[in-house]
Amino acid sequence: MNSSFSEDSSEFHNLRDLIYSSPIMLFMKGSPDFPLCGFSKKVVEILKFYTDDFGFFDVLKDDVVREKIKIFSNWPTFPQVYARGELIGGCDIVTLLHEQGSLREKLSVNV
Ligand SMILES: N[C@@H](CCC(=O)N[C@@H](CS)C(=O)NCC(=O)O)C(=O)O
Repeated sequence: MNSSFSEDSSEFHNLRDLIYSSPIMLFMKGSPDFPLCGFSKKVVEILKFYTDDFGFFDVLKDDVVREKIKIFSNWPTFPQVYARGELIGGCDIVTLLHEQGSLREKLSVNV
């Protein structure tokens, strides 16, 4: 695999487009209906507490996205939760924010 990655590359823009493809975007293993990792499963459960309206991308189905988004966001694991293009974090951070009561604001969910 060609691992070169620059901000000028079309891959960068494709990745950005993907991250922005939904106001809340979850990069996970499996799907919300069938998570294939306990960390992804937990984050789906937490997100669903606030809304069912989020996009997802299954990184197990695309090794290029799986590796490049780690570099792009400087975040080495999945799940990764984004709100309006901004990385919120993975399972630990999302769980903590949920428990602290500040996740709703981070997600900008008005429900
Ligand atoms: N502490 C992490 C746990 C997530 C984690 O360790 N994920 C691993 C195993 S599912 C991972 O994504 N590894 C990189 C990979 O599989 O590409 C979090 O808070 O999200």
